[in-house]
Amino acid sequence: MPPLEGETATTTHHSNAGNNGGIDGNKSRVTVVGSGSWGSVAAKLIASNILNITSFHDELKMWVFEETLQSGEKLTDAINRTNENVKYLPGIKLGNNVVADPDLDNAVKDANMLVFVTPHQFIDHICKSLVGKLRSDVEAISLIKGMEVKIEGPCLISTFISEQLGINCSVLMGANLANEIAEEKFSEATVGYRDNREIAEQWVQLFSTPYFMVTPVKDVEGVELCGTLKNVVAIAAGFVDGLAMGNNTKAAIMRLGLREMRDFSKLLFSSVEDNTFYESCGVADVITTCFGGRNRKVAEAFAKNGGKRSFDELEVEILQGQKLQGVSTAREVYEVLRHQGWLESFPLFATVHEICISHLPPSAIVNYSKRKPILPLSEVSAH
Ligand SMILES: NC(=O)C1=CN([C@@H]2O[C@H](COP(=O)(O)OP(=O)(O)OC[C@H]3O[C@@H](n4cnc5c(N)ncnc54)[C@H](O)[C@@H]3O)[C@@H](O)[C@H]2O)C=CC1
Ligand SMILES: O=C(CO)COP(=O)(O)O
Repeated sequence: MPPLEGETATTTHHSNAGNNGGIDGNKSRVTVVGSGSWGSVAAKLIASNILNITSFHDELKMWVFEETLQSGEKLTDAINRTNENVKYLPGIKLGNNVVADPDLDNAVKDANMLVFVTPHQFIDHICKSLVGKLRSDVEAISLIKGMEVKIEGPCLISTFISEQLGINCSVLMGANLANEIAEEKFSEATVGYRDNREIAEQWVQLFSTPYFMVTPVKDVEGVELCGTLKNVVAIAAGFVDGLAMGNNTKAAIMRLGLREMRDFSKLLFSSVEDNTFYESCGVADVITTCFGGRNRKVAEAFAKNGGKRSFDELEVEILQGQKLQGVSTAREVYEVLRHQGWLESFPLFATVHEICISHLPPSAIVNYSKRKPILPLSEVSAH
């Protein structure tokens, strides 16, 4: 991929990392692909750790989707000049060993540990442009909360990355509002892995700090589906808030949502463990996102406006460049439910999507009378 504008800015960083060439030749190198609010926090967490792990090179590269700020400066230049992501995480120092790079190929070419953390709608394009460009020994982790729906069915983002790039991909999910972790307020997260515990431990070591406690769980699908599906529940919680329905209603919506998250996950993957829903990626993420997340906030505005202003419009106005995942995930989940004949068994998920596309009013979030009650999981079977 040709360098994007602003690439030369990477030469102005303050890091001493990378100056010891041959000595560090065999050391592991980390690149964070993505530089939104969570991507920037991920870079900060890992950057602080690699300085203390001798097997890792000091420098961390962070790929930036280049844009021009209102001041006329390129975002990459601003990050490397100030050591802050002035647009997506202002006021937080990332660490002097973080180097922003707008050239994706250059950012990943030496890395053997890749952290994917972009809004999920961009991962297809990113993966396609990375084919054949990575080291052969790359391990990846996805922090992306979302899913792809292909003709043959739903595809988790970690699976998509693995299949497109031929690499192993773990996941990290949890109750992780980026701005709170940026301020070093204590929280937990869950690393989901498939088979290789050693790799999972390496990711745990890279992310863990005294204020960020990471637990490995051998249930990659369960962990990732928790992170993905809770965004749909957060949209429902936002509707409840927008209509001032109160705490009991919100608690009911969160409980129903958690149950649908579990049932949907287990129908898609019989290997998914019930215990995963008690980890940070499960119930804790439902709680934090339904109270403090962006999906909740924009859905609240949507309901307050009686559904008359679109989510796209509200997202731009309220989030100022940050991206919502819940509305597109609700649509993707709906496609799966319809295709599998499961719509009636997941009334909350189905209703959220129908409200988002204005087929139902926001008040329908508590009106399931037109749908059958939720069936026990044992009575729902794949077609
Ligand atoms: N922000 C948070 O508190 C958390 C976010 N996540 C997840 O992390 C993932 C990344 O989200 P954030 O870091 O919050 O991003 P963000 O929503 O803060 O920022 C949007 C990002 O998208 C980039 N972008 C815009 N157009 C693009 C394009 N065409 N191609 C590639 N990138 C483009 C922007 O440069 C920016 O980096 C999402 O899946 C989100 O669900 C997970 C946990 C917490
Ligand atoms: O995933 C998140 C917290 O864990 C962030 O949620 P929002 O995207 O709704 O802000």
